[in-house]
Amino acid sequence: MCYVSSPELMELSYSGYQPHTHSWDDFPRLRELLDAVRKALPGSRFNSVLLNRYKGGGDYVSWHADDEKLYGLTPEIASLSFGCEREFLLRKKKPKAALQGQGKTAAEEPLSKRLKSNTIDQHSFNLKHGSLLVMRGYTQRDWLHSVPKRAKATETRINLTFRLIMQ
Ligand SMILES: O=C(O)CCC(=O)C(=O)O
Ligand SMILES: [Fe+2]
Repeated sequence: MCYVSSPELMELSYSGYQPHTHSWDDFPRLRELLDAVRKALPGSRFNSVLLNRYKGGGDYVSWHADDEKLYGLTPEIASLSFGCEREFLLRKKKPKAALQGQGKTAAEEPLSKRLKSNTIDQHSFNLKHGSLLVMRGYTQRDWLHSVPKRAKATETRINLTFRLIMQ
């Protein structure tokens, strides 16, 4: 994992880590990609990129939302993929408030209801070499995403997520 951002953005955190941040000046190719993504998404204001490398099908990212405060309430995240095609899953978060209101945890929900919500509220995307996937609006507040292990994915995949870090 590697983070590139504008020098004034110091207090970065990612899934509980405090990654070392690099300067755009050290990665001209990444800056070119930033420009291309900005052009493709008029109005976007990305100022950082996080790079994830999946060396093979055993490398994965578990269910999470990129909902850290530093990205704001409705973060726009542009995800650019290179190399091995991998599956990207989106799953609706359980409506916590509603469950708590009834004094129930997710595990106590009737199985039929859980199955129903899982089948309806999960989506799968095959992210091919060169694909651009955009998450915006309340995607991080209301949904989780993951890149699961895939035994058949033997080649390396590089994923770049362009993000706006608020100051
Ligand atoms: O590799 C991907 O497609 C997603 C990576 C991701 O979710 C993240 O870096 O937060
Ligand atoms: Fe993510």
